[in-house]
Amino acid sequence: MSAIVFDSVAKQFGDFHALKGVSFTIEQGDFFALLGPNGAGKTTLISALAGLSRPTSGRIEVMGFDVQKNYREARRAVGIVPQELVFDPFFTVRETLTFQSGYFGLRNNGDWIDEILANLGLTDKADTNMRALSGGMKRRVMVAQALVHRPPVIVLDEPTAGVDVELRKTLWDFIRRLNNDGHTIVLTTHYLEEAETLCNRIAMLKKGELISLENKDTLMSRGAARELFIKIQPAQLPASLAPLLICERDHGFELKLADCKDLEAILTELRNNSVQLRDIEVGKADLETIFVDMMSAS
Ligand SMILES: Nc1ncnc2c1ncn2[C@@H]1O[C@H](COP(=O)(O)OP(=O)(O)OP(=O)(O)O)[C@@H](O)[C@H]1O
Repeated sequence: MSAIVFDSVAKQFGDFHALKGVSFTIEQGDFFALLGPNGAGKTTLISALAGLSRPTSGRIEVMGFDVQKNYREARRAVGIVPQELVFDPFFTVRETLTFQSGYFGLRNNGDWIDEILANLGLTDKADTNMRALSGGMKRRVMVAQALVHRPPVIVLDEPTAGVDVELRKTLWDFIRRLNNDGHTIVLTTHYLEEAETLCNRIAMLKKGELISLENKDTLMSRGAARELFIKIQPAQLPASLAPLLICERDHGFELKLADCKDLEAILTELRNNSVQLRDIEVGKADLETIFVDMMSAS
């Protein structure tokens, strides 16, 4: 059984198609990244997954439960950390988490709440009113709230937007541990470095469509995603190599290397133009470069 199934999910707001029939699955145990530029439809997809908004057409399952037909079971199977900070200012952190447990019919959840608080660095804030917390602390509570019912699937919608380095580290250590314990993690983020370090599968959405879904290693090892940096004498790139130019930097040229075999052709081209090579570096592109490439190509 897959952790999540999106089957031809479409969402229209009036005439606007925010999701144009998106289909893919997320497997149990995945640490899954959902990437895409602003407005791609990530939050719309997550709201539909959470049962907070109804797709115009299509079907979503969480741990085998249909989000529409088996709303309660599907809702129990997932913990969602929303992008926005939503909280009642008059409750303390512990009260907030206890009420959330009650919402799922859980009593005597104190030990787990204590463990979550400790893991998110919130223990000494347990009795503080929500309104008195800093933005970063409130965000930690949003994460805690999503975890109170020990959901097998945890969805984090840009959890680290605007939070400090310390929280990111605390948060990721904890989420990694949950993933190692078997929880499925779905993450949307604009910090591609985070997705690159943490996730094993990466989906890219653009204008409501899925344009790529691959294992991270496959995505990262794509030949097209290599870069070559050269310093040459004279410092003039032969015209035949101009189409490969990514940018000029540090008195050298960064070129796109579609395939390692292209390296030979480039060196031959330099030799044929009597250009001397002064320095050379071949690097793997990071996820950010691949992302920008794919977004502009499709
Ligand atoms: N309630 C709504 N009414 C009308 N349009 C909406 C509504 N909700 C979302 N949209 C539109 O749908 C598109 C997708 O929005 P969504 O929030 O899902 O994008 P996103 O990928 O999460 O972007 P971001 O990275 O900025 O969070 C956007 O163009 C947005 O303006």
